[in-house]
Amino acid sequence: MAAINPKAEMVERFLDSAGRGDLERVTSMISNSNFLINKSGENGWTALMFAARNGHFEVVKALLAKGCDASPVNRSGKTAYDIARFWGHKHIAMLLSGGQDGRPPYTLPGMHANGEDLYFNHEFLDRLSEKRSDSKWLTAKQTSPDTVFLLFHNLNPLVISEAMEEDGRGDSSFLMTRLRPPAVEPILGRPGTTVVFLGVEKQRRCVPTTTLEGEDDGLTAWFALNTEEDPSELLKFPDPKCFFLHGPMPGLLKLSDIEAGVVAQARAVLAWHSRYSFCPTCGSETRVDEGGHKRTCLREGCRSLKGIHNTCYPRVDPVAIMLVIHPEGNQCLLGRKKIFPSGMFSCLAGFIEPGETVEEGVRREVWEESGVRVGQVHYVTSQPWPMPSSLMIGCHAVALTTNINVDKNEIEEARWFTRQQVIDATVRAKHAVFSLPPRQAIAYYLIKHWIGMNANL
Ligand SMILES: NC(=O)C1=CN([C@@H]2O[C@H](COP(=O)(O)OP(=O)(O)OC[C@H]3O[C@@H](n4cnc5c(N)ncnc54)[C@H](OP(=O)(O)O)[C@@H]3O)[C@@H](O)[C@H]2O)C=CC1
Ligand SMILES: [Mg+2]
Ligand SMILES: [Mg+2]
Ligand SMILES: [Mg+2]
Ligand SMILES: [Zn+2]
Repeated sequence: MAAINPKAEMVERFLDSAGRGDLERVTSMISNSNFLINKSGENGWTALMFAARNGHFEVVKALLAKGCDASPVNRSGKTAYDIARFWGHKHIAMLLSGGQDGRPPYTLPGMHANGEDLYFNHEFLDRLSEKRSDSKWLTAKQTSPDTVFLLFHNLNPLVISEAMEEDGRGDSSFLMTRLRPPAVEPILGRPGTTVVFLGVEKQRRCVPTTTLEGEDDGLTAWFALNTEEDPSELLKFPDPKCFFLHGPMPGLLKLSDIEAGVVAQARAVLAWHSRYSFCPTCGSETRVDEGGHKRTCLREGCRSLKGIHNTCYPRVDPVAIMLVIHPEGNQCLLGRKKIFPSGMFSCLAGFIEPGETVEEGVRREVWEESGVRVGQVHYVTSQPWPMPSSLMIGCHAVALTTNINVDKNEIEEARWFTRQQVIDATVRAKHAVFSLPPRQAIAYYLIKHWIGMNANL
């Protein structure tokens, strides 16, 4: 029998108490043996990390109060703060980042995922929907010197290459060109030009001032502008390095993370305008209302003007996207479409059909595309996907059967991959048997979240 080292055993007991959230034991152990506080065990995990991993707010607070160091990293290079964020314990993350020290806000049971950092998910504008019907305010904002216009030509955004930078995976990212009112004036109001009010900046609220023209509320408004004409003939761009980012793929995945969310909103609404120019009910001409968020039929008596008329509003198409987990828990089902880059496998996905729940949509699409039956379905997180206007509803699902029979019309191949193969594709891409979807896709997040469940995070 191996000799027991009493000190190592004490550290183990201490770490275990922190992981279980045993506040009394944690505090009494520190009072008796203060050296324990920053000790780590296997894989470099400290008591603070264990408490953060399992959402034990009071234990984290007590450890910090006793002078525990929050900066160490585990063998995966993660701090207690990273761990708290990854597992969705926002109040602990806030505490560890030196934020508010108060009572923990209520969290829903089982809420661990947090897809807020996903590409396309940043909402850095306040949509201020109550202003959409205030045409006077909208008109004034369109000429206000602070206002920002994002220009699209046939739905391709105008970006600037100056900001090109590597994002760590060898991808370059571009910044949107922010145009001021005088720069877009020549194309406003021309046929084929659509304007959409996106919102106002959440961050920058200037002090309201009174000017000769009247009261200025200090809000910086953002508009999106799509033109079907070639704008380079009508406009002078502020910088010769500006260009239209062609796509949608992979162009739309090359934006800066912070601006991608605004582009998701803008492009989905503009794409709807470009496809729904006439009334879908009677084919008549329409009028653009609500700052570009509604089209109203101009024919008196049209059915679209009575009752609930969703044809008048921009489309959002729900898509279920799911990582299907093997009944034994250690493999997942991934598929590839013909159009994917060679070697890439991703989550199965499909449009939700009318009268269908998300859970049923998941089960039906997995059955149709892979011949696998699915039981439990668990919602993880969502992502707007503006190509043109999908809302990806990300789920984990557990398979009931394992035989694969692919629908060759939709999927070229589907396979079960072991957890180790997936981990290799994440961290040792060169040696992996397949490649993952790009980090910007919710599919990547769902896969990472699954391996994170047992990984050193
Ligand atoms: N962010 C991410 O990680 C991922 C995003 N996606 C996105 O999800 C979306 C759906 O995935 P996909 O696997 O293609 O879906 P499906 O498996 O439902 O198959 C798509 C096909 O279904 C038909 N269809 C049925 N309803 C609709 C609808 N409302 N809109 C368009 N087509 C419909 C179309 O057939 P037909 O063309 O014959 O009319 C289409 O080609 C795509 O936009 C895709 O880009 C997919 C995977 C990953
Ligand atoms: Mg399908
Ligand atoms: Mg599909
Ligand atoms: Mg389908
Ligand atoms: Zn009509």
